[in-house]
Amino acid sequence: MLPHAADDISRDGKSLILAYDHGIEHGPVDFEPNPDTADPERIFELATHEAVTSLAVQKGLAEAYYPDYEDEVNLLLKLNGTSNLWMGEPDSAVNCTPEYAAELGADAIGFTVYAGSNHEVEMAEEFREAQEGARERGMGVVMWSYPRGQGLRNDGSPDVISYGARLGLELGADVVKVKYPGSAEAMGDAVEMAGPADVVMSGGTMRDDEAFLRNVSNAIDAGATGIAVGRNVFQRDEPERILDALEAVIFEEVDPAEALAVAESAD
Ligand SMILES: O=P(O)(O)OC[C@H]1O[C@](O)(COP(=O)(O)O)[C@@H](O)[C@@H]1O
Repeated sequence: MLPHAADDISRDGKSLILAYDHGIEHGPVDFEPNPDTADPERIFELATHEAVTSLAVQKGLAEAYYPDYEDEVNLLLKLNGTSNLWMGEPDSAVNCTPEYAAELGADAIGFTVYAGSNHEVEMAEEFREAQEGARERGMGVVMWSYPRGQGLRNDGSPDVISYGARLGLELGADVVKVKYPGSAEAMGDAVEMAGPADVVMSGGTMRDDEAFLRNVSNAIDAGATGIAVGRNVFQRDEPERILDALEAVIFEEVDPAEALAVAESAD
């Protein structure tokens, strides 16, 4: 088994990573559906919800806000990231070292690897430094494994997602974050390829609550250990309500329709 340094960012072996690196990856456009969420304080508050097992942010937000939340929130510090203004082959600048992440109080580090990009070799080497630096300091390692680049047009196909999951295991991640491949069966293949590494599903903007929760539930049934979620929570009018429902689906394996009904009645 892996050393599993990611226990600090999970609960009973399951995780709900609240991702909030969108200000760098996509820019202010992601805050438009729910303008309050441009204020990082709103998201740090949201991360105190019981369902959230860690909050993924970049260094600048951790420096400014984490000191007030370190008793209530587990920090997953993203070490690389690139803006949407970058027009080259997929790549991600290393913005923080594991040493500094540990100083900021991180429980785990997050790192994006774009396998298939012309920059894959450098990214894998950068990941090595981050992964080994995290291991030395007892921090968990979460890989955003997003194959994409010049030679890879369909980065969402099940085979490519399974390959991404496998790369997480091979390169030493505790948790591999992959896009949902569209079905429970394909998610099961990705989970199998990741072996002892945890797989969490990530991504997107689905407006239909039940359809979104159904994907999460399918992923859990297929062996995924949780979700890394950003826009599907903070772009909703009532982010707390979908977190209530996610908590039931992920940690109690409640059926999505029932989870939604319970979340609604709690309002
Ligand atoms: O590279 P992409 O596909 O634009 O997505 C990047 C974003 O997706 C995530 O991995 C997950 O966020 P969402 O749940 O909002 O899709 C974020 O951490 C990241 O900012």
